[in-house]
Amino acid sequence: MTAAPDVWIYPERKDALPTGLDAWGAAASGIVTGAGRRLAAPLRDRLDLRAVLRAMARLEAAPDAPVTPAARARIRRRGLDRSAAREALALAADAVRRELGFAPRRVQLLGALAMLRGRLIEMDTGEGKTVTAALAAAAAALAGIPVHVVTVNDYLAERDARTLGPVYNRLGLSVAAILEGQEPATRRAIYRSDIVYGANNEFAFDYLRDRIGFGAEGPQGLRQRLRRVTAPDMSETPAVMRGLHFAIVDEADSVLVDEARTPLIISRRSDPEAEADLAHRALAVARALQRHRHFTLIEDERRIRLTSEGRAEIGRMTAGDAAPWTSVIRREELARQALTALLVFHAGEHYVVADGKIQIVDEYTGRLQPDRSWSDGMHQLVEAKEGVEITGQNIAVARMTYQRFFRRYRLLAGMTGTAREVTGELFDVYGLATVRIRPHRRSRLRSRRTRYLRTQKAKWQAVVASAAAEAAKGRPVLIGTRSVSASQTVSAALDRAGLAHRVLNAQTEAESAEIIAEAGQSGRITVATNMAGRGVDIALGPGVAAKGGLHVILTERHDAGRIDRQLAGRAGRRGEAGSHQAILSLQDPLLDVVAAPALKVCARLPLIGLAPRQKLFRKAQRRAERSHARMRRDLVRQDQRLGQLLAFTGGLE
Ligand SMILES: Nc1ncnc2c1ncn2[C@@H]1O[C@H](COP(=O)(O)OP(=O)(O)OP(=O)(O)O)[C@@H](O)[C@H]1O
Repeated sequence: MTAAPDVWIYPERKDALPTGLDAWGAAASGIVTGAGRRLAAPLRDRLDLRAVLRAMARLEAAPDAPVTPAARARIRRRGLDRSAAREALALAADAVRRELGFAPRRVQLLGALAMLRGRLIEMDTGEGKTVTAALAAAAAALAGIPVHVVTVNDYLAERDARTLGPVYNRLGLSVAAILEGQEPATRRAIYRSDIVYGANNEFAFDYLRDRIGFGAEGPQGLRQRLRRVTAPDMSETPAVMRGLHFAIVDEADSVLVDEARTPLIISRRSDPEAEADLAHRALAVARALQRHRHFTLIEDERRIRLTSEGRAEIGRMTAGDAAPWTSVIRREELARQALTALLVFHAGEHYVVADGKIQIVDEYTGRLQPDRSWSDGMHQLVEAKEGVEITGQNIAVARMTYQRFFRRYRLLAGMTGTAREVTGELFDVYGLATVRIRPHRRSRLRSRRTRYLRTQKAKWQAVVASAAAEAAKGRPVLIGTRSVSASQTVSAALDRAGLAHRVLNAQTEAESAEIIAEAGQSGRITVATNMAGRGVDIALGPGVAAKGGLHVILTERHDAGRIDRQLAGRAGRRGEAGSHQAILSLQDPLLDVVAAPALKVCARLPLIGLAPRQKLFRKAQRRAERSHARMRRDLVRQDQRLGQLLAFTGGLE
């Protein structure tokens, strides 16, 4: 167990840092050279690599080299200074060799060295990133730094923690996975492990919930400090985590870029009874006010302005009321809102009353929007005005972006097979420089020419025919789809053709481990949504490699080309044989984002060449990517503004 973790809770001052991180934090800032520039493994890493290989050879010569307490104490004392890091990495590599039966490759050691310096490594799919992460995690944990290995889903977190458990245990390190549905007490125990695997949202939401638990005074407030003295075992603290120290983010482009488009929000449902009381009272106050004397209505701006006489009248009417009426700002706002509900929102125009509910009418399309509601209590006021049942409202209790969350780690590192397009953004937003690690062997993954069909129907037929042909050769086939409904369409088409297959989508998630374990068998057809994308390692059955390995069929292009490459990368792993092909149609939804006329021209010309079609898809992807990047930039900006606005309240740091 790590020493004195209690003083590390959300360290906000430098002196609360473990020494290892200090040393490496400084080293990390030294290597950042420019936005989006990729670095080759620097000389320093290569020198370190040689030293690690020498140390590994020495350890290998010993028949059973246990990690001596003296070695552990030495590394721990020195943190991760250069020589301690080499020693720790050699010990980790030796444990991998002894427990998993293969020695880590040079490229994996180089990757681990780069990550210990806080960089993002780009390593091709199937090159063995899971082990690379484990090497870096073990080395840091040996130095006493708590490590979070961030994955994209629970399946991968659980799988990696389990397969690497023996390696960590050999080094005297504890490991556990944080999974959806675990109770706070279990979570707190898990976070005390030296290395914790978990999906990005689990870490981020635990952090957010912890912050709510700390209250307005924050983790460094007097009460929290006293707690740490009186209850050093942390069982009394509201926090389940013990700080954000070192994060290794697997599939970093997905976690740090794609998922970072939506903010994390914890909300609670307000009490409908209290809402009803407030709304009725506000309407009563509003109804007692006289137009022109107490307020005016600015018609074209759809806004109410209170006169000074009106303000005084509201104060007089609510003199005996409890909060929120005691606050001048709140009571005048409530009166203004109630007047707006009465005079500006009209039934049949802005909303209709149907099934005992208020349903908003979309201003632009005129369609009913049954799932939407107005915010800030306005919906409840209209409900009270129409005399229908008053609902509670969703109130955001805490909000944060992934960008803000991951920047809080003292040291951040990442890995992915597909960083090319987003290196600039990763550097600008997270300060992560990308290092490209070359594959250890030339890839034998073959890419077949993309097929473009005119209709969706023709596409599904072609997909089924292609899958049948490959499966007949004894090769396993993976058919990737973008949505659950598309996976069902393919499944139905395969059924009609009499082809046995398995489907992996959100509905069959529970069986994912079993489906993936069988997906590499000869002649097996598996239809999968993105769940069989990133990180999933399909092991080939006996004799399959000789028949050409796994064949992947992509049935639609994703918004980002990176995601397509991830799916294709399920084949040809570890230098094995494999192939992939995209079979697309000119009716694919992605093309909706490009100019319709160009599309129509293409659709009308059956003999049009390949190039324009390729261009069309590429253009659509670029547009989608640009729009997503814009959304992320806006989110960061908004978050920064909110942060500045609330800085003085201590509500956000
Ligand atoms: N040094 C090694 N020697 C032999 N096999 C290895 C080595 N390192 C990893 N492997 C094996 O290679 C396979 C692929 O590894 P892994 O799933 O980590 O790839 P990956 O790089 O994470 O791929 P992806 O980008 O798709 O997530 C695994 O079966 C793993 O056991």
